[in-house]
Amino acid sequence: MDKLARTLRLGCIQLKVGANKSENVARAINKIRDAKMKGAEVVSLPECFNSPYGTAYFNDYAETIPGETTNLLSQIAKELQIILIGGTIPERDGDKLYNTATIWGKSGELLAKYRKMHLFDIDIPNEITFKESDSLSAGNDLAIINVKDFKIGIGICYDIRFEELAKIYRKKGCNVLVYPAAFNMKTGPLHYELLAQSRSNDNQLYTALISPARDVNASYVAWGHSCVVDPWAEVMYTSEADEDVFVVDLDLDKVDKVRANIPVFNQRRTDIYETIEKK
Ligand SMILES: NC(=O)CC(=O)C(=O)O
Repeated sequence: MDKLARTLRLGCIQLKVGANKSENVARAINKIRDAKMKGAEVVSLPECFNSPYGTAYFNDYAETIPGETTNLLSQIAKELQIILIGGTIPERDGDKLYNTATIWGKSGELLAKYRKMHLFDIDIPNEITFKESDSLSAGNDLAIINVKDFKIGIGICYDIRFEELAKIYRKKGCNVLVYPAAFNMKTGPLHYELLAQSRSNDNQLYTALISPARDVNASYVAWGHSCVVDPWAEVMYTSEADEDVFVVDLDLDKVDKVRANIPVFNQRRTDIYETIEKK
């Protein structure tokens, strides 16, 4: 067994994002360099890293893929010889807009593209109302990237609330889930880490959530607190609200151990679930 292939350094960038697109992208590139300096092999940016997060902004900031922002992501992945999970950007495809993550390989090639599958439509009166579906369309496809012996499944923010998606990734062999994810000041405090721990615990894998840094003057104030949770559901690292670049070591021995100790995936009563649900 190649032990080196079974460990991976994941770098996460909690990025300050403002109204100026080219400044956001330049800042992201600098932070990707920092993550590489810290030893990261795979680096992830947050949700909506080149644009403020909000339905009022998506159309103005949207780009095709490939386009201005993603060409720079491709270049930096190649220059630094890393795998880059390029957070998300508003993507324009024909007359539709998507909230889209692109993943770049060491030759600057596009490894995968993932469009947010579950749109963030919520209404908590007097607290927060947000309707992504006012301007965005939903994606329908998975994205899995293979790095060394790791299989990384990609979701975006609200997607983490849907355990079905995480379970499909686990069934397809994933041992890491990465969600660029901008929660807010209402849902973040209780749900952010809890959901990361839930998906890790359900599926016995690593879960990473990567947020923009908090900007109290923005129309949507992100919770921050990017985090990585291990397969035992233990929180390995949590950022505070401000900008942060951190690296965590992932180890497949840890995944195997938890899956062997508590083998829930072999103990499911799939023979009866459908029948009892219909009763
Ligand atoms: N912004 C999101 O997509 C999700 C979120 O903030 C939440 O689920 O809460």
